[in-house]
Amino acid sequence: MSSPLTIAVGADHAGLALKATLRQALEEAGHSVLDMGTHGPESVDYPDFGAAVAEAVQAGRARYGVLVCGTGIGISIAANRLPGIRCALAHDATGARLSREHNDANVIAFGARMTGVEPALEALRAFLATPYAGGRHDRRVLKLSPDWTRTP
Ligand SMILES: O=C(CO)[C@H](O)[C@H](O)[C@H](O)COP(=O)(O)O
Repeated sequence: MSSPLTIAVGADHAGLALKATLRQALEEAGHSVLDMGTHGPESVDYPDFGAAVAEAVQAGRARYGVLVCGTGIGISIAANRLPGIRCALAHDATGARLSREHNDANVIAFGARMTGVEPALEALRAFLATPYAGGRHDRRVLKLSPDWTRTP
């Protein structure tokens, strides 16, 4: 995938199985994984896990975050509440690659009820292999900061 990194992973009950698969792939590729849960099939609340992974990335304990819920929507919304977090909901490798190249995404989210295992694995590999392109994207990414205010 890329040079060894620390990557935080998290999921709700709907994302538990896909999280395990993604975690295994990360470890097999030589990365260190911080697993923020959930760890069992009981119904839990996705915002708790989106926040935990986002906090790990925000604090620099992890370079990237990987999140999974049923759709990927709720858990990505939760992660994006934290300043400095740019969480991309990805369905395929193209979106994942562009989220790094154009948006400098630092967290990727998947919907386990929406995206198959192979597309998710391909997307995760693309995400980790792609550098941020900078250039014209810098001013746009700056405008994603909570400090930025639009001047009409
Ligand atoms: O997709 C999700 C949030 O966007 C969650 O993973 C949940 O699956 C969704 O909210 C449905 O929850 P349920 O209790 O499993 O029906």
